[in-house]
Amino acid sequence: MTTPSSRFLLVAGALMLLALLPLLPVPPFWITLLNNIGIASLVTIGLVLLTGVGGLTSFGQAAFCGFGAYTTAVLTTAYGFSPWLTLPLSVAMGAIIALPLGLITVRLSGHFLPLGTLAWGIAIYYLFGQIDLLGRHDGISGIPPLAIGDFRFLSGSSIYYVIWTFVILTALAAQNLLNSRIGRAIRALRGGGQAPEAFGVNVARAKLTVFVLASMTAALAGWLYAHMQRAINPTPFSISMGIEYLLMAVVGGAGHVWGAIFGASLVLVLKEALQRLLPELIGTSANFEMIVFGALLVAILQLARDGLWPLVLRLLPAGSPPSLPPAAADLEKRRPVPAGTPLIRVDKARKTFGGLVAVNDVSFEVKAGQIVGLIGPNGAGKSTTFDLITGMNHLTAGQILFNGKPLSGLSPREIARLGVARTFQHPKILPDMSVLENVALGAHLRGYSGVVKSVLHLDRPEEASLLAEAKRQIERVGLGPYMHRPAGDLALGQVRILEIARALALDPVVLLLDEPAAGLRHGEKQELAVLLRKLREEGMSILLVEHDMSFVMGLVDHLVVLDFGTRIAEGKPQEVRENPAVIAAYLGGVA
Ligand SMILES: Nc1ncnc2c1ncn2[C@@H]1O[C@H](COP(=O)(O)OP(=O)(O)OP(=O)(O)O)[C@@H](O)[C@H]1O
Repeated sequence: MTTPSSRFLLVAGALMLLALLPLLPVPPFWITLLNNIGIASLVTIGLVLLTGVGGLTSFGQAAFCGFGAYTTAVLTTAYGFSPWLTLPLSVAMGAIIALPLGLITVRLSGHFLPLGTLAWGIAIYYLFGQIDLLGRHDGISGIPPLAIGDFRFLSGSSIYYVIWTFVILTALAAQNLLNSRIGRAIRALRGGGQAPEAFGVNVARAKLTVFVLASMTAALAGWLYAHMQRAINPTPFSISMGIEYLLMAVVGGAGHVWGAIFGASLVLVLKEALQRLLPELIGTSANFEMIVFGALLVAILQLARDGLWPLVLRLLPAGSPPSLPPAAADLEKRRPVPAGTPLIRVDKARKTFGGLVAVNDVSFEVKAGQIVGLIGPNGAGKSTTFDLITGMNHLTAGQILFNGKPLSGLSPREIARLGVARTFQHPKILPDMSVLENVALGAHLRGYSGVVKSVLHLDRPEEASLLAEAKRQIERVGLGPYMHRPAGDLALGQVRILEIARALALDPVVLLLDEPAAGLRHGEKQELAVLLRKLREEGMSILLVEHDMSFVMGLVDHLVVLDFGTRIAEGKPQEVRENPAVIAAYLGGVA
């Protein structure tokens, strides 16, 4: 029977085997292959963060290995630096080069992003071959081995321990990062920039962070490579290696840290096996192995689009759901706003798209403790008004005040920081992340730990508080039983509630709900209405855009009706229901 500790025992067994391998009668060739796998794994772990998790495809990672390798090669051979001193310098060089390159690259989107990485990947490779200090195409030789005291890591089986210690430490650090506040922000990048910005994630910074981190792991790999080979030239840092690293990450399962090691192992073992076996099988020394290798990889990617690691995970004993820390300090809360205080004041807001007036001098107010509904037929300008309030779109004229302060010029992130939380008409959740993690993302602005604390797992108390807050909000909206399920498993109604819990995790002053009842069944709508009333009783202020009249009528305190971008009526639901302009424009038979 599978016990919760089976996975732990399996991991411990694998580590033990890894530790003992060089002591067993294993041919040196295999040790060399394992060393190469270890070095490739370091680059691939970075790619998992960058491409698999962050969604930023890069073909240029081999170039960063080059920066790591050449930094140590030059400093140790020309200036007599100790290799241990060049370790931080090589990794720092990866980061220093990555910063300006990343600033340009991460601004690119769509196919321009991978094309950009191809371009600088090729350019840097040629640069290495042209610089005298780097030995041009001949490279640099005579690089000293790593040493501790008198012991020199000269043999393959001795440097094996150094390489794999770094691989395991880097994998654990990457895993720590992914399970942190910053890691959740990075994981949210795949869903597109708009949603994370609305929870307060600085998307540009998150992209740059992951770009720099991936470059640092590649530079670390380069440092190890230089001291393993003890001679370097530009060839291993070419764009074809960059493509191979990307392939390893994708075949392994680009979203999984341990998949990076698996992918690197698979690709390098497969290549080696084909190089040895194919000439014997088909009796020719012609270079057929690359063709077979390519065909096999295409077949693997066809059969397992998410890579092979998820399939391996299915074969492994299931791990127990993450346990929530029992004691966690409460996060800081905002001071409640007294009921009746004007919170949002939309004052003659105007938005034009070319010649089209989408929002035409619209004014209305949301007071603390109220539920206000914004209704109107298709194309009336509701979503545009919503986007103007949340900073996703900018006013052409007029102003919007929050708690007396103008919102114009503020980014969605800054508006979220003021306490405006939103949901989306088309829910924007991260299906592979658990409900708990999705909701914890909403509390992003309530934590402060950065990358270093996360990687070293020093963010534990704060992380416990963030998760406890997410749990509290999940239970508040009634999704408790689904806490550890992947959000992608939920039905649409539950997903909309999850988005509300995520918005509540921000500790908002006002909730903006974009068509929360769209696509829900009658029973689900009733449950949603009960939840929104309960939130109002607890003092929450809500502005909601809605199409379903019966849902709105029984729920809101105040209704604003738009038609062709213009406010045609506002007041209590009963008054609006009887307004002839509204009946003509929108309500029709419902009124
Ligand atoms: N980015 C844009 N560029 C150009 N026109 C736009 C843009 N966004 C909205 N519009 C136009 O502005 C008008 C108002 O659109 P909006 O999406 O705000 O209406 P809505 O009331 O939310 O409609 P629905 O209920 O269908 O979502 C529409 O005519 C729409 O085509």
